[in-house]
Amino acid sequence: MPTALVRRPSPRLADGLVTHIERTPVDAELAVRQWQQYVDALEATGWTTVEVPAIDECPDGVFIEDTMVVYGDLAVIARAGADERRPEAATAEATVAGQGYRIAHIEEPGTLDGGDILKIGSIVYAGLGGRTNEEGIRQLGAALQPLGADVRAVPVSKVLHLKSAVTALPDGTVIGYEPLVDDPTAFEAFKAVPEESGAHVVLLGEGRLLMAASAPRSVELFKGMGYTPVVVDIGEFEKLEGCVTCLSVRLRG
Ligand SMILES: NC(=O)NCCC[C@H](N)C(=O)O
Repeated sequence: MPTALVRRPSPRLADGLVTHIERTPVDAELAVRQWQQYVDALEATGWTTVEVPAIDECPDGVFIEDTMVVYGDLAVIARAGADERRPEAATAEATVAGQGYRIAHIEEPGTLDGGDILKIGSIVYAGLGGRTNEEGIRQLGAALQPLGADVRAVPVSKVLHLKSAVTALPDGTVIGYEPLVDDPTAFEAFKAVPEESGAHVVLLGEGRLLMAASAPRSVELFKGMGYTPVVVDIGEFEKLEGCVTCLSVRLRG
């Protein structure tokens, strides 16, 4: 049974970092309800969720995906590109170790956020941008290369993370909203979607795609391709540049 790590939002969520968009007020209570619906959607599609202990002093702690990169039986614990987010990693590390994963670390001066890492089979795209630096990508490559991964750096300058710009469909096609993708030719296959958040899918298995309610035209596009979107409203997290991918770490076993 696949497992997803999640972390409950902090009551201080509204103080989370905002970099590429304008800050708008966040309703922390609505966010908790949206988070619960996100967790329910994972569980309804056969995922077991495991909660990483809450870290209320870190407003962005709910964006758990950024704390690590999981590949095979190895969890590479990230060193956040934003200083404020560094304390988030320790409890995430303990939880993933408790799930039986081996542990490696990105070390200073490397920085890396899990949101910058897009895995497609053995190809691992790493976004080089505001949060992840060359040394972080080099260390990730060294950690994953023995497992057969091919880590490739790609530029990210228009959005927070690589996976804010692109994710991939089950067949490996990279999807993105073109105005926000630095270099669509960096990917072996690329398909444009009509909305920014339409570029964000979590592969739930059996052709199901977890997607944000803010991307109705992309939902229709993927339905027309034979996929089954599972739609959740994550509007309060989108105000902090979060997306469906960053609210969980998927452990596919
Ligand atoms: N992987 C992700 O897309 N994470 C979103 C992180 C948002 C948070 N406000 C941040 O700026 O770090």
